[in-house]
Amino acid sequence: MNAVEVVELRRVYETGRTPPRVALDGLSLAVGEGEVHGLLGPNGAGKTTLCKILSTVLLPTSGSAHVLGHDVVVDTRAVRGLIGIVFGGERGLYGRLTARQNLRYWAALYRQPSAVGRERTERLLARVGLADRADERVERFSRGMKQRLHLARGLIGDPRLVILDEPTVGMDPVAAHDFRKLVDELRAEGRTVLMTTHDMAEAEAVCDRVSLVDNGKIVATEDPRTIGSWLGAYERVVAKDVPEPVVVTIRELPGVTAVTTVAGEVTVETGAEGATAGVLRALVAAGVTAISTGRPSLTEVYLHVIGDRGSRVR
Ligand SMILES: Nc1ncnc2c1ncn2[C@@H]1O[C@H](COP(=O)(O)OP(=O)(O)OP(=O)(O)O)[C@@H](O)[C@H]1O
Repeated sequence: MNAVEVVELRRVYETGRTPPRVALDGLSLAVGEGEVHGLLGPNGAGKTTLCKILSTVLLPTSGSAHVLGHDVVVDTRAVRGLIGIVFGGERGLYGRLTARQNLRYWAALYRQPSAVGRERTERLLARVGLADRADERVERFSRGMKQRLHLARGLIGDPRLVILDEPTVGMDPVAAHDFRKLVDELRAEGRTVLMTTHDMAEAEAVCDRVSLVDNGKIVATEDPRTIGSWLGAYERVVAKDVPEPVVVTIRELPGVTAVTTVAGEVTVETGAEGATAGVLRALVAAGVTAISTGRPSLTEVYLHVIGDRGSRVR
């Protein structure tokens, strides 16, 4: 039995004023028990919508979704008892309560006997590094501290499936590093983790498999190192004062995926190993000196990868 089994899931938002928006367009996904699975995709790809449906807070328009064999629409109660959800941001925490009080409150909502709730609260406070701030009001917490408390809250019910939506947004690098350790611990405990992220390095560090999501569909599910190597192949060269014949030559070089000129500045995108070196050689040979190189943003790279794989690109 898979921890998550999603078949042809579709979700359309009817807003009334604007045309209906298709957030999930026949998405299918299987996540094995004990797997740490990443969902990577550009803004608006449908990741949060999927997490909400699996968390039973949003109904699908059609298709099916099961968590550990339970239908998220029919067996809502069973599903809620099996999952822990961590959505980023401020929602779901009570600012006037302390960190400890927040966790105790959530433990009570999960109907845990008070001794169990107390014990789990202390363990989780230590686990997310908030033990020494446990009696401070949450409204005084930094964003990263709130995020860590969110994580603890998501684990208070001892979930078998942990759903994390952008769990490290707002965390400093030390906290993000601790988060990776925490995910490893969750895996060692046999829990399943489904997490959305914009951070490929994070996905490579913690995920067993990563699904690339675009336009409400899964474009590819792979080992994160494979996706990392696709993404790492893309580079960008920006140069000024490039003579037009050189632009034409560069356009024809192997591995060059796009050349655009805006206000006298030429941007060359490359997508194959060694391609950037070829572009740089051509520029230097033509006497161009104002050159910089870098990586396109992750979102732009997704679109390249997704485009290369023959999917629709917005
Ligand atoms: N409540 C809503 N009403 C109308 N449209 C919505 C609503 N929620 C999401 N959408 C739309 O559905 C699509 C998918 O959104 P979703 O939040 O699931 O994407 P996402 O992949 O999580 O993006 P992000 O990385 O920006 O969080 C987007 O086009 C979004 O504008």
